[in-house]
Amino acid sequence: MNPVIRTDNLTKGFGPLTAVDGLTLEIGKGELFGLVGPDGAGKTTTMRLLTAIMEPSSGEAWVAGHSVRTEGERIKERIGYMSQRFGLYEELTVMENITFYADLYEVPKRERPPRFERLLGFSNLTPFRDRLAGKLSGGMKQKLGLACALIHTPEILFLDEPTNGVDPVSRRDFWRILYDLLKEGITIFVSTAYLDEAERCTRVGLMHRGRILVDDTPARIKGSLGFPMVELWTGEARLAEEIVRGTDGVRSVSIYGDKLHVSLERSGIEELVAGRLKGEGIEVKGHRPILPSLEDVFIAMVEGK
Ligand SMILES: Nc1ncnc2c1ncn2[C@@H]1O[C@H](COP(=O)(O)OP(=O)(O)OP(=O)(O)O)[C@@H](O)[C@H]1O
Repeated sequence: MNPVIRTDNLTKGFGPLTAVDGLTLEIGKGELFGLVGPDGAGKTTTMRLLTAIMEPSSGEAWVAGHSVRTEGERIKERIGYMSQRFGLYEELTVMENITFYADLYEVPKRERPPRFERLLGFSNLTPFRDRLAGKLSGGMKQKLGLACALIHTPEILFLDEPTNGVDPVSRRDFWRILYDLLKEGITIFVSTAYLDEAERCTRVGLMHRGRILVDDTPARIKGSLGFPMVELWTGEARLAEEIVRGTDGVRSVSIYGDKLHVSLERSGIEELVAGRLKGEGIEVKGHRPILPSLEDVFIAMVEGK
């Protein structure tokens, strides 16, 4: 692999809290890497370290071959960064926002018309070019943010929870755009709290309390659980969850509607679990072995430790 992002024991502490804890990672050109974890896991801090906005407490990272400690300006020329509160000017139109970022990045005037057309086209914003950014929907704002982050044709794109709070249809559109960018050879580093989005990445790092618990393709992560998983449906999922959680041989439990996903120490225990629920007067409508989702693996890793 030819890594375009490399970190070596990258660490950032805030007083007694270690927000990013000894991160060692290599990301190759053309990967779509998803940093996944709950709020507070350390995703934003990782992004800030990699985009050379924040200094590490210890360790080092290189982005496009440049050190985040000593060559921050060189890095900023080669990357696009869309932070969670990306600076769009609500009182400016779509076109004016794009022009603002073109000025900021000193995009030569003669290169602008074709580049603007392309960015507006792929983000489906052409019909809205004269609309005030403040009047766009949440999904459209995120696409405009993306277009602005791409104005200087960066090689690596950092996106911090870009679809947070965006409706499912717009999220899907946004991911389509990311795949188009990937085809053009851009490397994408995206953070998300949505596990279904993580499934769309070529590689995923599951982050918890500043550490990456596992880093692999979604398929391999799902295959790595090493413990059987069963789905169990009952009339009273909430109550059942508490009982199942306290049962011997159960590693982790999570609720999906009226179903429970249960990770077990070994197969066969599901009968005991179902029996215990019945003993507590809870109807068990059925159970079956399932392949775990990324979410199941993440929960099993965090709770099973
Ligand atoms: N500037 C700061 N000063 C002190 N603590 C901080 C600072 N920035 C982040 N933290 C803390 O570091 C931890 C990791 O935060 P971070 O924002 O990186 O997580 P995250 O995974 O991006 O979550 P979120 O989606 O909520 O931003 C949190 O406990 C947070 O409170």
